Amino acid sequence: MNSRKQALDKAHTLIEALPWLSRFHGKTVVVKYGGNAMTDPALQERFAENIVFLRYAGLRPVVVHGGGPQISAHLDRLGVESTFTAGLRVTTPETMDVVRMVLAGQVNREIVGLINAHGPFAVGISGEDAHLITAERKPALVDGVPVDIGQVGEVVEVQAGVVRTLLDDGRIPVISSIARSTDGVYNVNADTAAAALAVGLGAAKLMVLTDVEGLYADYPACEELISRLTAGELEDLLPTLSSGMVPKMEACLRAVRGGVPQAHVLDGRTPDSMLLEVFTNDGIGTMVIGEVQEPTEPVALFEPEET
Ligand SMILES: Nc1ncnc2c1ncn2[C@@H]1O[C@H](COP(=O)(O)OP(=O)(O)O)[C@@H](O)[C@H]1O
Ligand SMILES: CC(=O)N[C@@H](CCC(=O)OP(=O)(O)O)C(=O)O
Repeated sequence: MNSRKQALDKAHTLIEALPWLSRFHGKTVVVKYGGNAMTDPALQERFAENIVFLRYAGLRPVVVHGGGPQISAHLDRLGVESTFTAGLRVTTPETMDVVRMVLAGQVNREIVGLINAHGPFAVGISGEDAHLITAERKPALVDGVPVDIGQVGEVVEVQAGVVRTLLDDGRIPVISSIARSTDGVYNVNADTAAAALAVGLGAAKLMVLTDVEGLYADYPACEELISRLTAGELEDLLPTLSSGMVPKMEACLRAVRGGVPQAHVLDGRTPDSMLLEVFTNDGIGTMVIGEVQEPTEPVALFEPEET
């Protein structure tokens, strides 16, 4: 490709972003960054660059992170086996200590450090802080029967004031998926925590990063990606989905039903997947929308003058 054509292509990409910049300027977007999308150091740095780009572009990004593989690796080093029931970690008081230590003490610090390599933006907090996330004990459902899995919580309340204050101050909140309650702390699935925060913040978008392109209609063949579906269609599909995607798609449904206009599952292995989603016309991954369809094209910036 000659250099003039390359330059024109770059300019085209930039100008294509203009209406999207206008649409999302000043809007809060919640990004869930998870364990399996978080393993490659080069991609981690790129993730941080994308988040900082969103911030400089005038959006208000909020990062909610998990770290399931990192928790399991630490438990393994301690000689403790990880057990999951219906996709949720069985969390004894000893396991809870490790969850808290790894999420708030290790993973949160790493993400904050990567973002802050670009400026004084990221502030790490835990869902326990300032009553941000309150949870209630949640048994897992196995064939419809509730099974106790310890200190695992379902989010029942979000007090987003502390996050709003940080955003108003130009910061990028980075939040660990841990919740408080009157009777202790709870381990909350990070997809669920991100959805609850997106609703609590009145976010314009939830983006859930994972290690696949999005939701496949034909999993495990993975040839048919669903690029767009409504909350109603997703509700019908949910009982047929296999684990892994279930908490992610439940989170998207919860967000959209709670008033977030768009929820996306994106491939965290694709560099710049967030930028491609927010700033290009084609988007990427799987998008869940409410029943009342959002316009797919951005609104015109200026009405053409009448001649
Ligand atoms: N219908 C589906 N479409 C895409 N992935 C699916 C589907 N059903 C199950 N999966 C699995 O879900 C996994 C993502 O879930 P998980 O590993 O828990 O993600 P993360 O660690 O990013 O939170 C994918 O790697 C894939 O193996
Ligand atoms: C209750 C429960 O299962 N909590 C998760 C919290 C971390 C998480 O969700 O991390 P990923 O997003 O990386 O999977 C866990 O302990 O693994």
